[in-house]
Amino acid sequence: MGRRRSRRSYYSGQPLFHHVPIRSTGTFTGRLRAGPLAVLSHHATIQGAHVRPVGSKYLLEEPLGRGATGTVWRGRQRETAGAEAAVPGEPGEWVAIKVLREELAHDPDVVMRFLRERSVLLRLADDNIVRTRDLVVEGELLALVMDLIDGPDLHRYLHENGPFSPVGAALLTAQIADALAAAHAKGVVHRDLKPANVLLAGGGENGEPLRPMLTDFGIARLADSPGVTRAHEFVGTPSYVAPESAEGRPQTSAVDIYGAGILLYELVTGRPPFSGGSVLEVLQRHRGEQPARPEGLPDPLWTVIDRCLRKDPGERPGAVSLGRALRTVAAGIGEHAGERERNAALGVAALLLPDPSPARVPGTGISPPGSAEPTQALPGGSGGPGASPDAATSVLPRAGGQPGPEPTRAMPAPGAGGDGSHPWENQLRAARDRNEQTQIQPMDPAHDPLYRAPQRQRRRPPEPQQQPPQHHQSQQYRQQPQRPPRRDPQQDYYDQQQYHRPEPRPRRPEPRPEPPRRAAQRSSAPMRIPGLGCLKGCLFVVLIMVVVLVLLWNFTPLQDWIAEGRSFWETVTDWFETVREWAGLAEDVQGQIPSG
Ligand SMILES: Nc1ncnc2c1ncn2[C@@H]1O[C@H](COP(=O)(O)OP(=O)(O)OP(=O)(O)O)[C@@H](O)[C@H]1O
Repeated sequence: MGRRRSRRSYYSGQPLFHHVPIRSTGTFTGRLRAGPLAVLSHHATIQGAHVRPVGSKYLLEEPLGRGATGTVWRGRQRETAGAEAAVPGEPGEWVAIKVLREELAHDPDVVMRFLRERSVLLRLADDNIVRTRDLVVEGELLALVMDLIDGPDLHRYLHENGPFSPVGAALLTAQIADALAAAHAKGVVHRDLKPANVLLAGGGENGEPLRPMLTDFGIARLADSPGVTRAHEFVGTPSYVAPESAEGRPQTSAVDIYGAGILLYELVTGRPPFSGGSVLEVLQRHRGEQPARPEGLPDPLWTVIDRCLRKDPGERPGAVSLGRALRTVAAGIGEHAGERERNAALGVAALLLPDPSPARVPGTGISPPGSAEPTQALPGGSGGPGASPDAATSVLPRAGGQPGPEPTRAMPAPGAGGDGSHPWENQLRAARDRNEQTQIQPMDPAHDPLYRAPQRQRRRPPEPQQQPPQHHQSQQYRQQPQRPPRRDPQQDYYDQQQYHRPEPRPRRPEPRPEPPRRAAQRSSAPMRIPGLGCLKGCLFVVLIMVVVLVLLWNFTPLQDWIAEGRSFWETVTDWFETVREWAGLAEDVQGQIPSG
């Protein structure tokens, strides 16, 4: 990772400028310096890259990174969003779009929760929270549209620049505590606080200090669905998991304070207190081991860390008092601190008051406390038994493997549809309908960054093509049999890097020849009778003739003529004579009328 020295960080004394790798699925792969200018110059460079619509309002342009719950893309606003979005946005505006993992998007429980919590997520506003602008449901795709933050995440920053100074760590964590306080006040618990979920804005050439922005709010909760995790599992990142979460005890906002304590510890030491070893060992250490005090750490800062890392959630401070305490510590441990500030910092324990009404995490904590060891670590994203417990969010078993109860499912609220459907199902349908238009114009699969045929599959001998069954129209929109299977976009990136040669674009799949339509079969016994067509015609003519005869017989003097025994010729001659007599009579009458 290249570095450029220009100015020292307010927090750590480390260089402020950093290079951010920009990955492109299209025409550009390179590095740009983070900052607003980088965004502008990148905009110019990627013109012509292939984009994919998300909903009717957004376009995905390139993947920024992939986590356990989904892939984050740099995207653009296509049109101004409607009233359902928190931020309508302007066409062309940059955004970050988190496309949730397929398993999440396919789980009806997650989808319902996604919609149910949209208003909470969209209203979650704070200077230190990445703003969620919109939530998109498009067919089988769920996505969160966020503000695009042009800095790196804290995990990467720490990796590149090393530990923070105690003052810097305290001030940065104080801002994270502010974000937590705002969320907890609205009843939202993050549950997956870690440096990778803290993005750093600011820190550019204009001297603006680094501003930590907490992201991924509500995602852990979404992932914690019975369809995705089993009842005895939970979602989290092992190195940051609070003991009560590891044990399956009830969870409250105090789990985020534990996460903040681990994060603060990592900022000053460069690594979390319980790391290394297997996932299960790490969980065990959270449950029973006291963290070692880092060497040289000022007493007040250690007091704060120690209180945040208490095993008993009730002994941890609330987010509001944590923020206040950390600012007091930062003011009292700096080189230029006065007597008053130093004394205030030394008395910081008195400021660390527990939250009188911690926000609860619904559907958690049913396993008996102190139950036995976790039995098995299940792979979830990156959290398999052999996975590093340090960074990645995992789906992990609860201690003792005790099955918890089914997490609370959305109950039909009064006002549910008269058809018995769940009210959220109606919302879901409406949301899908809103976005259906983008499905009517599916993107060319060869240009679609989300859907690309894996290389290996191209070499396979062609399989006999099966005629897809005829589906209802709405199903056809969702099922796109010609679309190749999805490919990991990050894998694409690494492939491109490895071979350094432009891959030939995947060929546009040949349109399958439409099979000739079969004639509709009306008979259940399709037997062919030779000459049946001609016979039908004859029968029809005979029928017409019978009808004509019946009409002649009933509505003409035919019957009379036959009764009188007169021939057809005599009758016609008679008519002719009668007409002639009438004509002669008329002439006579005209001649007797005097002229003038
Ligand atoms: N709003 C955003 N603006 C800019 N970049 C973002 C934004 N949100 C996420 N990113 C980038 O995308 C990457 C992936 O984000 P994601 O939240 O999926 O990863 P993660 O936190 O490592 O994963 P997980 O929490 O699911 O384990 C992050 O490392 C971050 O750099």
